[in-house]
Amino acid sequence: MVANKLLTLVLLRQAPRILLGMKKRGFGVGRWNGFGGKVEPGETIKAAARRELLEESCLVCNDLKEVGLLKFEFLGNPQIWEVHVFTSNNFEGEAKETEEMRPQWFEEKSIPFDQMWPDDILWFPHFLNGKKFSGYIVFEGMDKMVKYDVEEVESI
Ligand SMILES: Cc1cc(-c2ccco2)c2oc(N)nc2c1
Repeated sequence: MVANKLLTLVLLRQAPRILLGMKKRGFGVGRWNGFGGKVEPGETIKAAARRELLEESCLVCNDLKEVGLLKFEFLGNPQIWEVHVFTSNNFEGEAKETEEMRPQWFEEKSIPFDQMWPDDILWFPHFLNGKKFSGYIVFEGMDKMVKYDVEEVESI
């Protein structure tokens, strides 16, 4: 029984806009996404989210709130990926391009779902409405969802 792989995802908002980054290399390359990555040993999940945001966008946020928990299974791989989703509208600095990400502010009504992870269309409506959400998604490869269940929850 392998431990779940812990990942973070930070989506900053400045209504009516949301900050996304175009992933320039590695996992998820070519897709717009929030900022995030792996949780290092000895690091809390929230500290990892703050660190990855800074590394990938040069923004500092000391006010991250966890709003979502998404668990992913990939057919043929026993390890579950656990993505902890955070948000804030209170951060410092200007988003800057890094080696990992090219940041861009999007109007909420113009989110580029066709260039994002397929699961995003399932949980963004809850996220944009300020609700907490939880989901379980099974992928076959990186593009096809073969099973999914996403719901609003009272607490994560
Ligand atoms: C399988 C998977 C992973 C991630 C991820 C990687 C790092 C942080 O999150 C996703 O992000 C989104 N939006 N869908 C995702 C699916």
